[in-house]
Amino acid sequence: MHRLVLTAEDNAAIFPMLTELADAYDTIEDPRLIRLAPVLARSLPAHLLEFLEEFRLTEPSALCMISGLRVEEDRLGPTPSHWRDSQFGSPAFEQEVFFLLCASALGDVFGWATQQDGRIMHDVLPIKGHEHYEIGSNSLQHLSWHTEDAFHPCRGDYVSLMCLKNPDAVETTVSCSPDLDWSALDVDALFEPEFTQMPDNSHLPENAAESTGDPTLDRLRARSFRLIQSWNEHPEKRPVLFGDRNDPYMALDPYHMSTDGWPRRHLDAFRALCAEIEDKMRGISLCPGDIVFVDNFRAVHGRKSFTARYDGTDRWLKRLNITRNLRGSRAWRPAPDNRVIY
Ligand SMILES: NC(=[NH2+])NCCC[C@H](N)C(=O)O
Ligand SMILES: O=C(O)CCC(=O)C(=O)O
Ligand SMILES: [Fe+2]
Repeated sequence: MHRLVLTAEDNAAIFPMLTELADAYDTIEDPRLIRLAPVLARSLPAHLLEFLEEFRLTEPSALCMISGLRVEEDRLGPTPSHWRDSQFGSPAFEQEVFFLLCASALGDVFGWATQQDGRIMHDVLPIKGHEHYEIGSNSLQHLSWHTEDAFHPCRGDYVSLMCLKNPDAVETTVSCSPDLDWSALDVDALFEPEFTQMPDNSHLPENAAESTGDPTLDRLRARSFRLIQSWNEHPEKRPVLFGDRNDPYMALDPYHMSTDGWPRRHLDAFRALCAEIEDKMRGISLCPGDIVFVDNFRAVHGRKSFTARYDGTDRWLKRLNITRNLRGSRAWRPAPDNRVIY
């Protein structure tokens, strides 16, 4: 793992800027703050920027972890019971700003109209009623491993998590392409467009607000939900591997794949890949102040099961999706500087 531990001096150097920004804005979702983030990121300590750039460019590992960011746990207050409205009056605004700046050094942060009401910074926390449902807010059921937003051509290059609370040390699970024994797998078959991927539940209308409050955005979002539905009904055939055949990139979410109609060779190749991924799966328990950038091309991830408490002391992470090619999704966004994919 590519890892950096922030020292007390690093924290002392960073926090004045974080505090100033947290005072100047009301929410991390303010488009002015998000737009300025890549510029503000240039004021982060040089060794941190070099560390992130090395991860981005040379791919030394599929995981990049920054630890040691100061989190005053007694000042966080209760874990929200839902992600809705958690962006206002955040007790972790300074940490959110740091997370946003680091993410903006790796690429452009973006959101989905169909997920968490189009917000850029998501919450990952257990939600009552979701215990046995396949979604990030489940708990008694483990979250099956996946490429983040595997179904979508505009999925992020990185999915990143910042831990605020994890009292039961619940493990995030990861399996990384550099750890897999590719020589034993039918890589050529996995590069062929013979596999079908469906959208995951977090993009369904049943997990969204009735309205965004803006009729134009509602129309765009409705079109987006229709597209998701059509992909559910008629998934397109595509490869699960791409890039370099000697060091492949991956895109798969087996929980949302139906193997109906796949050729025998491709089905066998897929099953062997899944078995190898599972064989190399490991757990990472995030601590408050840990930030992990998961290379969404080179690692799949999930989460172990746990018992939610629903008393304000639950596990609580923040999540950002990052792309290195915002223009790649231009057809899906209403304006060049709009970061929400419809
Ligand atoms: N196997 C899966 N893809 N499960 C759903 C993944 C979690 C989803 N990204 C969410 O925000 O809730
Ligand atoms: O809770 C975790 O550690 C991972 C969450 C996740 O993968 C997701 O919400 O998509
Ligand atoms: Fe995920």
